[in-house]
Amino acid sequence: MLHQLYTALDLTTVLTFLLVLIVSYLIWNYFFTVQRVNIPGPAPWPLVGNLPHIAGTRDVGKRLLEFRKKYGDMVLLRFGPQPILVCFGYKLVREVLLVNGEQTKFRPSWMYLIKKFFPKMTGIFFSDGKTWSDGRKFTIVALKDFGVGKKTIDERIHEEVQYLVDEFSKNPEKPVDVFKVFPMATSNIISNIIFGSRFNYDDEEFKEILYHIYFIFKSTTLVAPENFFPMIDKLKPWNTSTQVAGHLAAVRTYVRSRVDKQRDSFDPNNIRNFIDLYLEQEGKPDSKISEDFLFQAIVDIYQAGTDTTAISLVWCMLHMLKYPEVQKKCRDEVMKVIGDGRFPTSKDKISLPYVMATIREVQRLAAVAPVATPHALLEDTYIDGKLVPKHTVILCHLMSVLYDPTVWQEPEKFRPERFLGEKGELIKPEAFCPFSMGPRTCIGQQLASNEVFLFFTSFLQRFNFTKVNKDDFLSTNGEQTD
Ligand code: HEM
Repeated sequence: MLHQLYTALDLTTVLTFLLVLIVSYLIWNYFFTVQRVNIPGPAPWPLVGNLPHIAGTRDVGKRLLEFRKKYGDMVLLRFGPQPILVCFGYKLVREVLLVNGEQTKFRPSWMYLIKKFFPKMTGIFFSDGKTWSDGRKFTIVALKDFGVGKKTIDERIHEEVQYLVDEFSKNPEKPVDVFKVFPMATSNIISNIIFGSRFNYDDEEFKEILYHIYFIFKSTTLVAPENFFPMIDKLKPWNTSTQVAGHLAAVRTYVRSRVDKQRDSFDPNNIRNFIDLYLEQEGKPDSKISEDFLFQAIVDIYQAGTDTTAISLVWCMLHMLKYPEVQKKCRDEVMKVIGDGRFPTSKDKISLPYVMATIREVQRLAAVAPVATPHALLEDTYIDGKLVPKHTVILCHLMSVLYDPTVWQEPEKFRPERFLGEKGELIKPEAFCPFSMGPRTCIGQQLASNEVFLFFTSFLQRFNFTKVNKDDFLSTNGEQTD
């Protein structure tokens, strides 16, 4: 009997069966998802969908804008069999992230690489449900002043500002590579919050940890073909998931060693840092966070909080070089309100509306995160009157909101005054969303905004920024990096 079955299942039969299965799936998929969704987009290729339209594109944000020109504010793409809805402009992005926030607050956790790298689905970025909401609340509290010990966030930032100012002052004639030192400074603020101490800029262990985290971050991109064709990962001799597993293991070992070291000196009456907050709950039956959460949250916070903030600072410097009259106005305000006898504090923000308006205008134009982290639908949902099926991934194009001409007059122009009201007071239009909107909005918004403010104003107190050659043309045409 068994022998007869084996004979019947020869290679041709198996292949034919597989072929029929694939074709049936494609037909089913086409009629039940592509057809029933009435949203325009470039025609998908068989099997690979629109991946060839994106493959090799360095700046995905800009590529997506080209689709918008052709198809409008809602564009449907397919990466392999996965439908991807791209949304543009203030009105639509608001509807997706704010009005339908409860439906769109999920992450595409079924994606192959996400499942593979983070099987426990913990941390903040890629978790959902209770793990996400508990973890998010815990981390938001931890990032606030009272959450992490006696040193205030301002003091932790001041410490780093001082190191950076010293670095700048060491050799005034020598150029400083801000793309190197700014990320060191911003990741040190994260280190200070998490471990209670900073690293020297040339500390090899520190550089190594940052590299591991960078590697994990760059591998979790949605457009990786492995997400849609997991076979690729299995067939590649040096597959991404094995490499990422190595980097994750290295970070885990490091974090564990720091936790163990800190356990000996832990005092519940003196919470010093993020790790102490974890130790305070460790082993308790009502503890809301696990060791897995701690580890993943640390990776998330370093990933999310280092380059974003550092690049925002680079953009501030660039605009000050390009617009010396704005630099002068900012410095005059800083000198009038704070002078040069003390460090600025985050409480000074309220008294420095022009400086704050300038920072906001830089953040609007820089659009450091041009597209929000992918969101996902767990149920069929109507968006702009159109049915979007469950399990669609949603990409919200934040840059298109920050440059939306229906909100911002002459959006390409650098004009800090647009963030000032009639009486010179600071204003924040809802469309100002470099940190996204809705339930998944960035949890580091306050920290990042304090960091940029304190670095920026401290630099203005001490330095005058000028171009080396006054005729140099400084381009503000950003390009997406890793
Ligand atoms: C200028 C600096 C920053 C910018 C422009 C920025 C922007 C963003 C954006 C656009 C998102 C995606 C929101 C969404 O999915 O809709 C996000 C998420 C997130 N950011 Fe930031 N961010 C910055 C700094 C930081 C800092 C300093 C931290 C940590 C201390 C941080 C932690 C996070 C986390 C954990 C998430 C995930 C939130 C969640 O999934 O619930 N970010 N950020």
